[in-house]
Amino acid sequence: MTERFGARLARAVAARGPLCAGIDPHPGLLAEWGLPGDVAGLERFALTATEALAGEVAVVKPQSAFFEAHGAAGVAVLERVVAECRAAGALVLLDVKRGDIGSTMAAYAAAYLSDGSPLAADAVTVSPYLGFGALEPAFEAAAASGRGVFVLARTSNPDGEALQRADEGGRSVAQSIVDDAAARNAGAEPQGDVGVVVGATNVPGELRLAGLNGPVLAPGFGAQGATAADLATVFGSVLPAVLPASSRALLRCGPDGGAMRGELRRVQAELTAGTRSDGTS
Ligand SMILES: O=c1ccn([C@@H]2O[C@H](COP(=O)(O)O)[C@@H](O)[C@H]2O)c(=O)[nH]1
Repeated sequence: MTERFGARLARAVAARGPLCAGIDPHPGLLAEWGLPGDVAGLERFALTATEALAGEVAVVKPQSAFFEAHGAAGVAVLERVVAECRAAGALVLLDVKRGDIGSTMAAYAAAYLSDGSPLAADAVTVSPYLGFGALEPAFEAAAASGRGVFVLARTSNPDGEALQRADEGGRSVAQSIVDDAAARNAGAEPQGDVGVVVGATNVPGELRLAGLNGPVLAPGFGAQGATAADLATVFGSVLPAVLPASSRALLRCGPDGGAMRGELRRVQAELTAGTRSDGTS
């Protein structure tokens, strides 16, 4: 029987720590690395970052948009990044933020969450704007194949605030997403397969995450300003379930692989120290 994503993730984090390293081939970063802004530059950038980071972290998060921007050739590079990250022992969380009516969602699930698909990852990000229930095909495909789904709840960007904090029957929209995810994860051991995305830049205590029984992807750590200390403040007792995600802050240390790895190890040590001093693990 296929091992569930929640269990695979817990094991990976226990072995390699919680940091999720992002691979975001921004055109500006390619230029900083002295690379051309074409698909050859994309490939060099993405594979160099993969080689430096994927053997060290539990989770790598390629940002699909930067690959898609190069068309079919860029998507081919993404396929290679996914395969090489997995070969290096990292789980791949593909940041695609898909969301659509259920029948179309089934096609996205076939693309990203089904064995044999060239773009199949260990988990993907999804958007619940068409309704949490519309994501059902993704949840089903993920559960059937040992994969995971991370649902946007309270994003790291200030633009999300008005929508995500809007009232939804006495709780915020973001809280309703967390509660729906928690219902799907109920009873799973050691945790469920449905994670949520909650920015590390957010207000402490805004969301009740204690009953989630699933992972929390926390972008906003690093380049967007949130620190290891902020993670402890924002997430409190839920910190052990949090995957802090950092892309540009690591990638800016390139193109030297040793420098990227050095920064990654520094951040991992900081996260470990923060978790211990908080008394949560
Ligand atoms: O709320 C969200 C959801 C996703 N992201 C993505 O995470 C990375 C952050 O990159 P940094 O360079 O570490 O800022 C990027 O791929 C975003 O699309 C997010 O930032 N916030």
